[in-house]
Amino acid sequence: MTIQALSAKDAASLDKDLMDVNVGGWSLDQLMELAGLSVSQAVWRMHPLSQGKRVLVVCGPGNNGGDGLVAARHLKHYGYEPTIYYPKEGKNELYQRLKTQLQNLSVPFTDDLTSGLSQSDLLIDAIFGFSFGGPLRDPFGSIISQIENAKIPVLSVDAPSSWDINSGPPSSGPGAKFMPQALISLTAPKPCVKYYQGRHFIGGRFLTTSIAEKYGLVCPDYQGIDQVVEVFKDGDGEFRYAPKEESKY
Ligand SMILES: NC(=O)C1=CN([C@@H]2O[C@H](COP(=O)(O)OP(=O)(O)OC[C@H]3O[C@@H](n4cnc5c(N)ncnc54)[C@H](OP(=O)(O)O)[C@@H]3O)[C@@H](O)[C@H]2O)[C@@H](O)CC1
Ligand SMILES: [K+]
Repeated sequence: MTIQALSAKDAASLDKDLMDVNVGGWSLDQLMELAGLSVSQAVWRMHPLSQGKRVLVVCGPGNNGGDGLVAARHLKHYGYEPTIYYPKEGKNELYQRLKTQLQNLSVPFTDDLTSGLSQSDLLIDAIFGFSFGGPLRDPFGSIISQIENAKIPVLSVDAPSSWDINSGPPSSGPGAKFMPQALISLTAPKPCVKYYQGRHFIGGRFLTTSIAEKYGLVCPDYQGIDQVVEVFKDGDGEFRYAPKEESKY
């Protein structure tokens, strides 16, 4: 079955529908919890504990960063050793709450990206998601440059940060060479996945048939208790669901 992409505009509109009390009925905290949980499960699949426990979670100022904070908490419970790099903290109280939860678990926050990178086995890119637009503003240009040159694998949340959600990587400057090893698309892939090569998961198990139909999407084929499903690019460059497999959880 072909998987449809969701434009930046439709992703924002779908998000609004999900949180409309009379449509989806969800709160932001609930959606973010499921989004972050699915990010943590994608890590478990692509980078099991045996490949190294140290995970640097780079968080941006919006909800993409919030997904990263939630994922870090779950990873800590799974036995990973997350460290958070959060250069521009979101102002919403929700982010402060997530930060407190991490501090209560003794998850460290660092302001040194260079040493964070050299002391980690995996990086989670939770900097920007579907609301990213325009040229990178400080301090994110240099942060993206460091990440795209990192020697450790990267899992991007919802989109590779710095890529235009609809038109893909910038033609030059920071991000032009950025190709994370793995990507987890939340709800549905964004059009920029056309330019993406690497492992690709879909997560965010909150889509219902009626909302999916409104946006021309198909509900991902999650198995059992899984919060992620892996997809593959076929010969035509289309993403398709992998054949059904035994649940790993
Ligand atoms: N339904 C779903 O699937 C759900 C999805 N969820 C997640 O939410 C994500 C979308 O979150 P979002 O809307 O808060 O925006 P996001 O992408 O984090 O970035 C906004 C921040 O970036 C900044 N910024 C923008 N451009 C910039 C630039 N050029 N240079 C520098 N800064 C720039 C911008 O700054 P501002 O313009 O406000 O100054 C703002 O602070 C989505 O991708 C998914 O991960 C779940 O949590 C919930 C359910
Ligand atoms: K991202």
